[in-house]
Amino acid sequence: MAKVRIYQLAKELGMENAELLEILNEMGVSYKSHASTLEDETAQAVKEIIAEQRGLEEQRRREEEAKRAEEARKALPHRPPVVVIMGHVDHGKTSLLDYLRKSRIAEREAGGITQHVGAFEVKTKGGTVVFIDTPGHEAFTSIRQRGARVADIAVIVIAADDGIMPQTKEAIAHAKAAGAKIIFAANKMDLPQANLDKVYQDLMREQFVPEAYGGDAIVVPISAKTGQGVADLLDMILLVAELEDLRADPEAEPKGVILEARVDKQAGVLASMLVQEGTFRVGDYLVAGEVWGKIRAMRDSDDNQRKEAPPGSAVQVLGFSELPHAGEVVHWVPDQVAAKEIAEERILERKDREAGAETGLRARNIADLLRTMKEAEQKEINIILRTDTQGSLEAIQQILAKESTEEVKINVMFAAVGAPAESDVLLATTANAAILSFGVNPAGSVKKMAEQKGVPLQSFRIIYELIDEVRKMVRGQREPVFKEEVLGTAEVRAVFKLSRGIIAGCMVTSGKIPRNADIRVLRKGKEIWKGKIESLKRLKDDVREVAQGFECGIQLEGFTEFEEGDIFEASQQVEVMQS
Ligand SMILES: Nc1nc2c(ncn2[C@@H]2O[C@H](COP(=O)(O)OP(=O)(O)OP(=O)(O)O)[C@@H](O)[C@H]2O)c(=O)[nH]1
Repeated sequence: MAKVRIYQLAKELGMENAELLEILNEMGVSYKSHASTLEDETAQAVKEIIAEQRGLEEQRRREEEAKRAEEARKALPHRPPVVVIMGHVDHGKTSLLDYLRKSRIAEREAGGITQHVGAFEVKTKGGTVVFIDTPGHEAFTSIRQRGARVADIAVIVIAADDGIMPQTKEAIAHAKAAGAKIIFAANKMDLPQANLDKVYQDLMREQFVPEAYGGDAIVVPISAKTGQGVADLLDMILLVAELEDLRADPEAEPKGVILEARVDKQAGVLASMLVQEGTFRVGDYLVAGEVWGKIRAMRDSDDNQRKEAPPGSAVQVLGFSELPHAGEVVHWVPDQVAAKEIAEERILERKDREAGAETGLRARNIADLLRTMKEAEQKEINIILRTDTQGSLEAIQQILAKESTEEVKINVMFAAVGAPAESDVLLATTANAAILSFGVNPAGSVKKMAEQKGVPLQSFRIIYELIDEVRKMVRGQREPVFKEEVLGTAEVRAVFKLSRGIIAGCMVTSGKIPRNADIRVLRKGKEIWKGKIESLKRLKDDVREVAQGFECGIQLEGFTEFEEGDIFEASQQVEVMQS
């Protein structure tokens, strides 16, 4: 290796000569001037010292930044916690919501009208709590799916005369997947057959150790009928919220989420929105997914007209151009031009995506899931397990428990008897999970939903095969197998030499030529080149694909020696589904 002079090394390291000379002095290296040469080992040692110094500086800088960000956050005002109520059928979700709603009506003057705005506030001495007005995980997960995190806390209602039931477990899995804190409400405590101990024991079986047993799972005994314990539940919610230190900036650029939306014959589109950051004001422009709007009026759950909606408020917004989807994130935009532009852009993007999906992409399978996991460096394989009997469920869980390795953990996030359901697909979507079923088959509608949402769903009839599939997932050994699929052909009818390059004027003679396809150039039946398309144009426009019977201009990436009569064959690699 050539020896390096001091000034050369300084330049290479991006520092002043004087700085480098100082480091050399500290190292006790002798030199005459900055033009002196250094031994290889010395140069290497200098590089290491500098790298270390810079690494430390970078680390210090990051720590400073994190500290500043945390300080800035601490300076913001608190916001109320947002709570969703979940649980098994008939365990009392609706009754609890009704009780909470009523208690707040009672607090106000008699005869007050309430307005359904998707969420309502309960004010206590300890603070305000916002409750999502629809029970159950469907509403909750469909909101989550669009990327918005809505609920900070999930209250999971368990009827104390019944204990933990399948949907209770499902609710737990959903709440965990969404990263919400969980509080259990043991309901129906007014009934003589209520058995709090059974609830505790059921929870232990689900790996939740109640505080009463020395653990940290919060369980509040309540009665949604008499109201007993509901105040304690509110206190607990506020306590958990305090620990979570929930804050939001009322001055930030406003952001919210659509809770629900409907069309009113007279008023037009009415959308319920939960404000998460900043303050929305009447007259503001906003975009929710592909829909834009201008806030003409806002109303809260007490039926008050509101000019402003700060973080934590739920309001009904009048002024959307069309119906926004529940769960869509709402962004503030400065004016109508921007609002329309963003909404239109999103529509185009979606159409492109849909068209892209049509050009030969298939349902995601486990190999895709593994790739996503690898990219995300996810070290846990999330599985939803569905089986025909309790016996097989337990057997499979026991075997799976032994299949986790140090690097990859198998996390059975939800396991139940019965066919995979739509709610499983929703859960799998939020948690990037695969659904594996044994001895039960999902309904067609569930399969279709899984395909649409890109959730891998596989059914097995032999336990060993299911386990084997999981083992392959753990080892990441499931290498995908690809085969080539021909999509179409085009014949070169003319060759144009233009300023932007040499273009083949083609006629698509079969199938279609998509812009992103692989191209093989055939001359007299023999392949003379293989590669990608540089540009695909119809008339003057860039297009995504050209169908049979149409002319187009094709420019290839790095190949210009095509001639009239050559055939361009378009193909793509498709993954072969392995059973
Ligand atoms: N005794 C008693 N009954 C209750 C209590 N809470 C709910 N119930 C009753 O339990 C039944 C189911 O209550 P809901 O509130 O409809 O239960 P849910 O969980 O919303 O049910 P779904 O909406 O069907 O999932 C109703 O008959 C309620 O009156 C309670 O604390 N005590």
